[in-house]
Amino acid sequence: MKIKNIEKSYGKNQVLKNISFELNQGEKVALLGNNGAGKSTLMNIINGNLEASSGQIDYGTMNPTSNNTGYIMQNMTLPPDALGNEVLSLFARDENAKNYGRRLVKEFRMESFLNRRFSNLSGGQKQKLFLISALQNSPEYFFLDEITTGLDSESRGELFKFLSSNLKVKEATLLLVTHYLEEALQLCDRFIILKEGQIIADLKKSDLIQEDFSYLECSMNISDFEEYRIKEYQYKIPKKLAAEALVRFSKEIVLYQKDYRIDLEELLS
Ligand SMILES: Nc1ncnc2c1ncn2[C@@H]1O[C@H](COP(=O)(O)OP(=O)(O)OP(=O)(O)O)[C@@H](O)[C@H]1O
Repeated sequence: MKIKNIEKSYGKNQVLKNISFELNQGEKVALLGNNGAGKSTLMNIINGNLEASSGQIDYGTMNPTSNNTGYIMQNMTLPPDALGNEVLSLFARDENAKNYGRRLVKEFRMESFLNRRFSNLSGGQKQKLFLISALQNSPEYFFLDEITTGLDSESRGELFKFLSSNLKVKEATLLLVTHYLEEALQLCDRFIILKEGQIIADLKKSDLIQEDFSYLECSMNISDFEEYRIKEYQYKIPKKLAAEALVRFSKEIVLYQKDYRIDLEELLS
Protein backbone atom coordinates (compact mmCIF):
# COMPACT_ATOMS: atom_id res chain seq x y z
CA MET A 1 0.00 0.00 0.00
CA LYS A 2 1.40 3.41 -0.94
CA ILE A 3 0.27 6.42 1.04
CA LYS A 4 1.16 9.57 -0.83
CA ASN A 5 1.11 13.15 0.44
CA ILE A 6 -1.95 12.73 2.61
CA GLU A 7 -3.18 15.95 4.20
CA LYS A 8 -6.20 16.53 6.38
CA SER A 9 -7.71 19.68 7.78
CA TYR A 10 -10.69 20.19 10.03
CA GLY A 11 -11.73 23.70 9.12
CA LYS A 12 -8.57 25.77 9.47
CA ASN A 13 -6.90 23.18 11.66
CA GLN A 14 -4.50 21.10 9.58
CA VAL A 15 -3.99 17.85 11.45
CA LEU A 16 -2.08 15.79 8.86
CA LYS A 17 0.71 17.24 6.78
CA ASN A 18 2.25 15.57 3.77
CA ILE A 19 2.11 12.02 5.08
CA SER A 20 3.81 9.51 2.79
CA PHE A 21 4.94 5.97 3.47
CA GLU A 22 4.59 2.46 2.12
CA LEU A 23 3.07 -0.40 4.02
CA ASN A 24 4.42 -3.67 2.67
CA GLN A 25 2.79 -7.06 2.77
CA GLY A 26 3.48 -8.82 6.08
CA GLU A 27 4.92 -5.72 7.74
CA LYS A 28 3.91 -4.90 11.28
CA VAL A 29 3.96 -1.18 11.78
CA ALA A 30 3.30 0.83 14.93
CA LEU A 31 1.97 4.37 14.59
CA LEU A 32 3.22 6.22 17.63
CA GLY A 33 2.88 9.75 18.88
CA ASN A 34 1.39 12.00 21.51
CA ASN A 35 -2.29 12.78 21.98
CA GLY A 36 -3.60 14.72 19.03
CA ALA A 37 -0.65 13.82 16.76
CA GLY A 38 -3.08 12.60 14.08
CA LYS A 39 -2.78 8.81 14.45
CA SER A 40 -6.51 7.99 14.50
CA THR A 41 -7.21 10.46 11.73
CA LEU A 42 -4.62 8.72 9.57
CA MET A 43 -5.97 5.27 10.44
CA ASN A 44 -9.49 6.35 9.55
CA ILE A 45 -8.35 7.73 6.21
CA ILE A 46 -6.50 4.49 5.42
CA ASN A 47 -9.57 2.48 6.40
CA GLY A 48 -11.77 4.54 4.14
CA ASN A 49 -13.86 5.87 7.04
CA LEU A 50 -12.67 9.41 6.49
CA GLU A 51 -11.78 11.40 3.41
CA ALA A 52 -8.39 13.07 3.15
CA SER A 53 -8.30 16.76 2.17
CA SER A 54 -5.65 15.83 -0.41
CA GLY A 55 -3.25 13.06 -1.36
CA GLN A 56 -3.79 9.51 -2.54
CA ILE A 57 -3.63 5.97 -1.29
CA ASP A 58 -2.69 3.26 -3.71
CA TYR A 59 -3.91 0.11 -2.02
CA GLY A 60 -2.24 -2.29 -4.44
CA THR A 61 -3.50 -5.75 -3.55
CA MET A 62 -4.73 -4.60 -0.14
CA ASN A 63 -8.33 -3.73 0.31
CA PRO A 64 -9.08 -2.52 3.79
CA THR A 65 -12.82 -2.60 3.25
CA SER A 66 -12.87 -6.27 2.26
CA ASN A 67 -13.43 -9.10 4.68
CA ASN A 68 -9.77 -10.07 4.65
CA THR A 69 -9.21 -7.05 6.90
CA GLY A 70 -9.86 -6.83 10.60
CA TYR A 71 -10.06 -3.44 12.14
CA ILE A 72 -10.75 -2.13 15.59
CA MET A 73 -11.05 1.61 15.88
CA GLN A 74 -11.43 3.80 18.95
CA ASN A 75 -14.92 4.16 20.38
CA MET A 76 -16.41 1.35 18.31
CA THR A 77 -19.80 0.36 19.54
CA LEU A 78 -22.60 -2.08 18.82
CA PRO A 79 -26.31 -2.28 19.61
CA PRO A 80 -26.42 -2.42 23.42
CA ASP A 81 -28.79 -5.40 23.43
CA ALA A 82 -26.66 -7.57 21.16
CA LEU A 83 -25.45 -10.73 22.89
CA GLY A 84 -21.78 -11.67 22.73
CA ASN A 85 -22.42 -14.69 20.53
CA GLU A 86 -24.62 -12.63 18.21
CA VAL A 87 -21.75 -10.19 17.80
CA LEU A 88 -19.36 -12.99 16.84
CA SER A 89 -21.86 -14.46 14.33
CA LEU A 90 -22.51 -11.04 12.87
CA PHE A 91 -18.83 -10.51 12.08
CA ALA A 92 -18.00 -14.09 11.01
CA ARG A 93 -17.58 -14.32 7.29
CA ASP A 94 -18.41 -18.05 7.04
CA GLU A 95 -18.85 -21.28 9.01
CA ASN A 96 -15.09 -21.82 9.31
CA ALA A 97 -14.78 -18.42 10.90
CA LYS A 98 -17.58 -19.25 13.35
CA ASN A 99 -15.80 -22.47 14.35
CA TYR A 100 -12.50 -20.70 14.77
CA GLY A 101 -14.29 -17.98 16.76
CA ARG A 102 -15.60 -20.61 19.17
CA ARG A 103 -12.05 -21.92 19.68
CA LEU A 104 -10.78 -18.41 20.32
CA VAL A 105 -13.54 -17.81 22.85
CA LYS A 106 -12.35 -20.82 24.84
CA GLU A 107 -8.72 -19.79 24.55
CA PHE A 108 -9.68 -16.33 25.76
CA ARG A 109 -11.88 -17.75 28.53
CA MET A 110 -14.79 -15.68 27.25
CA GLU A 111 -17.47 -18.40 27.34
CA SER A 112 -19.39 -16.78 30.16
CA PHE A 113 -19.71 -13.52 28.23
CA LEU A 114 -21.34 -14.98 25.17
CA ASN A 115 -24.82 -14.75 26.65
CA ARG A 116 -24.36 -11.31 28.09
CA ARG A 117 -25.47 -8.14 26.41
CA PHE A 118 -22.86 -5.90 24.84
CA SER A 119 -23.84 -2.99 27.09
CA ASN A 120 -23.19 -5.14 30.18
CA LEU A 121 -19.63 -6.03 29.25
CA SER A 122 -16.68 -4.17 30.73
CA GLY A 123 -14.34 -2.17 28.50
CA GLY A 124 -11.78 -4.99 28.44
CA GLN A 125 -14.40 -7.63 27.69
CA LYS A 126 -15.74 -5.53 24.82
CA GLN A 127 -12.22 -5.21 23.40
CA LYS A 128 -11.68 -8.95 23.65
CA LEU A 129 -14.97 -9.53 21.88
CA PHE A 130 -13.96 -7.15 19.09
CA LEU A 131 -10.59 -8.84 18.83
CA ILE A 132 -12.09 -12.32 18.56
CA SER A 133 -14.62 -10.97 16.04
CA ALA A 134 -11.73 -9.80 13.89
CA LEU A 135 -9.35 -12.72 14.45
CA GLN A 136 -11.96 -15.41 13.74
CA ASN A 137 -11.91 -14.39 10.07
CA SER A 138 -8.14 -14.93 9.90
CA PRO A 139 -7.72 -11.59 8.17
CA GLU A 140 -4.60 -10.78 6.24
CA TYR A 141 -4.63 -7.16 7.34
CA PHE A 142 -5.12 -5.70 10.77
CA PHE A 143 -5.77 -2.08 11.64
CA LEU A 144 -5.89 -1.67 15.38
CA ASP A 145 -6.32 1.68 17.12
CA GLU A 146 -5.50 1.73 20.83
CA ILE A 147 -7.15 -1.56 21.60
CA THR A 148 -5.79 -1.75 25.13
CA THR A 149 -6.59 1.75 26.32
CA GLY A 150 -8.42 1.66 29.63
CA LEU A 151 -7.54 -1.96 30.38
CA ASP A 152 -5.80 -3.04 33.55
CA SER A 153 -2.24 -4.19 33.02
CA GLU A 154 -3.14 -7.87 33.37
CA SER A 155 -5.84 -7.69 30.69
CA ARG A 156 -3.58 -5.60 28.52
CA GLY A 157 -0.81 -8.17 28.74
CA GLU A 158 -3.25 -10.99 28.06
CA LEU A 159 -4.75 -9.26 25.04
CA PHE A 160 -1.33 -8.59 23.56
CA LYS A 161 -0.01 -12.08 24.20
CA PHE A 162 -3.04 -13.47 22.50
CA LEU A 163 -2.76 -11.10 19.57
CA SER A 164 0.96 -11.62 19.07
CA SER A 165 0.66 -15.40 19.04
CA ASN A 166 -2.15 -15.20 16.50
CA LEU A 167 -0.39 -12.67 14.33
CA LYS A 168 2.86 -14.59 14.23
CA VAL A 169 1.11 -17.67 12.93
CA LYS A 170 -0.80 -15.78 10.31
CA GLU A 171 1.96 -13.49 9.13
CA ALA A 172 -0.60 -10.75 8.83
CA THR A 173 0.08 -7.16 7.87
CA LEU A 174 -0.52 -4.91 10.87
CA LEU A 175 -0.95 -1.20 11.43
CA LEU A 176 -1.18 -0.55 15.15
CA VAL A 177 -1.81 2.66 17.07
CA THR A 178 -0.64 2.47 20.64
CA HIS A 179 0.65 4.61 23.47
CA TYR A 180 2.64 1.75 24.92
CA LEU A 181 6.11 1.21 23.57
CA GLU A 182 6.39 -2.27 24.99
CA GLU A 183 3.29 -3.32 23.05
CA ALA A 184 4.68 -1.84 19.88
CA LEU A 185 7.96 -3.62 20.44
CA GLN A 186 6.18 -6.88 21.11
CA LEU A 187 4.12 -6.79 17.93
CA CYS A 188 5.82 -4.56 15.42
CA ASP A 189 9.03 -4.40 13.47
CA ARG A 190 8.67 -0.86 12.20
CA PHE A 191 7.78 2.33 14.07
CA ILE A 192 6.38 5.44 12.47
CA ILE A 193 6.32 8.38 14.83
CA LEU A 194 3.91 11.24 14.24
CA LYS A 195 4.19 14.63 15.79
CA GLU A 196 1.75 17.45 15.11
CA GLY A 197 0.51 15.72 11.98
CA GLN A 198 3.90 14.98 10.48
CA ILE A 199 6.05 11.88 10.32
CA ILE A 200 9.15 12.70 12.32
CA ALA A 201 10.72 9.25 12.26
CA ASP A 202 10.27 5.95 10.46
CA LEU A 203 12.39 3.38 12.24
CA LYS A 204 13.17 -0.30 12.13
CA LYS A 205 13.30 -2.23 15.37
CA SER A 206 17.07 -2.38 15.08
CA ASP A 207 17.08 1.42 14.96
CA LEU A 208 15.44 1.55 18.36
CA ILE A 209 16.93 -1.19 20.43
CA GLN A 210 19.97 -3.25 20.75
CA GLU A 211 19.03 -6.81 19.96
CA ASP A 212 20.38 -8.44 23.07
CA PHE A 213 18.75 -5.95 25.38
CA SER A 214 15.35 -6.88 26.65
CA TYR A 215 13.35 -3.68 26.49
CA LEU A 216 10.19 -5.71 26.70
CA GLU A 217 10.77 -5.92 30.42
CA CYS A 218 10.45 -2.18 30.72
CA SER A 219 7.27 -0.25 30.67
CA MET A 220 7.07 3.26 29.35
CA ASN A 221 4.34 5.46 28.09
CA ILE A 222 4.97 6.46 24.54
CA SER A 223 4.42 10.10 25.34
CA ASP A 224 7.94 9.86 26.75
CA PHE A 225 9.00 9.79 23.15
CA GLU A 226 9.09 13.53 23.55
CA GLU A 227 12.31 12.98 25.37
CA TYR A 228 13.95 11.31 22.43
CA ARG A 229 16.10 13.69 20.58
CA ILE A 230 15.18 12.79 17.11
CA LYS A 231 17.71 14.65 15.18
CA GLU A 232 19.85 13.35 12.42
CA TYR A 233 19.02 9.85 13.55
CA GLN A 234 20.48 10.13 17.00
CA TYR A 235 18.34 9.11 19.93
CA LYS A 236 18.46 9.65 23.58
CA ILE A 237 16.85 7.06 25.75
CA PRO A 238 14.11 8.45 28.03
CA LYS A 239 15.28 8.86 31.59
CA LYS A 240 12.40 6.92 33.04
CA LEU A 241 13.18 3.91 30.91
CA ALA A 242 16.86 4.22 31.59
CA ALA A 243 16.23 4.36 35.32
CA GLU A 244 14.03 1.28 35.19
CA ALA A 245 16.56 -0.55 33.11
CA LEU A 246 19.31 0.41 35.50
CA VAL A 247 17.36 -1.01 38.42
CA ARG A 248 16.54 -4.20 36.59
CA PHE A 249 19.73 -4.92 34.78
CA SER A 250 22.24 -2.79 36.64
CA LYS A 251 24.51 -2.54 33.69
CA GLU A 252 25.50 0.02 31.21
CA ILE A 253 23.01 0.36 28.46
CA VAL A 254 24.72 0.91 25.23
CA LEU A 255 22.39 2.93 23.18
CA TYR A 256 21.91 1.89 19.67
CA GLN A 257 22.81 4.13 16.86
CA LYS A 258 25.86 4.00 14.80
CA ASP A 259 28.69 5.22 16.97
CA TYR A 260 26.50 7.17 19.29
CA ARG A 261 26.67 5.97 22.86
CA ILE A 262 25.44 7.42 26.10
CA ASP A 263 25.98 5.85 29.40
CA LEU A 264 23.40 5.77 32.14
CA GLU A 265 25.39 7.80 34.58
CA GLU A 266 25.22 10.69 32.18
CA LEU A 267 21.53 10.19 31.56
CA LEU A 268 20.60 10.00 35.19
CA SER A 269 22.76 12.84 36.38
N1 LIG B 1 -13.98 15.25 13.85
C1 LIG B 1 -13.05 16.15 14.18
N2 LIG B 1 -13.30 17.47 14.06
C2 LIG B 1 -12.37 18.40 14.35
N3 LIG B 1 -11.13 18.11 14.80
C3 LIG B 1 -10.82 16.81 14.96
C4 LIG B 1 -11.75 15.77 14.66
N4 LIG B 1 -11.15 14.58 14.89
C5 LIG B 1 -9.91 14.87 15.33
N5 LIG B 1 -9.70 16.20 15.37
C6 LIG B 1 -8.46 16.89 15.75
O1 LIG B 1 -7.41 16.36 14.95
C7 LIG B 1 -6.22 16.24 15.70
C8 LIG B 1 -5.70 14.81 15.59
O2 LIG B 1 -6.62 13.95 16.26
P1 LIG B 1 -6.42 12.38 16.29
O3 LIG B 1 -7.58 11.79 17.01
O4 LIG B 1 -6.13 11.89 14.93
O5 LIG B 1 -5.09 12.25 17.16
P2 LIG B 1 -4.43 10.97 17.84
O6 LIG B 1 -2.98 11.04 17.53
O7 LIG B 1 -5.15 9.73 17.44
O8 LIG B 1 -4.68 11.30 19.37
P3 LIG B 1 -4.93 10.33 20.65
O9 LIG B 1 -3.60 9.70 20.97
O10 LIG B 1 -5.34 11.29 21.71
O11 LIG B 1 -5.98 9.33 20.29
C9 LIG B 1 -6.55 16.68 17.11
O12 LIG B 1 -6.13 18.01 17.26
C10 LIG B 1 -8.06 16.59 17.18
O13 LIG B 1 -8.58 17.53 18.06
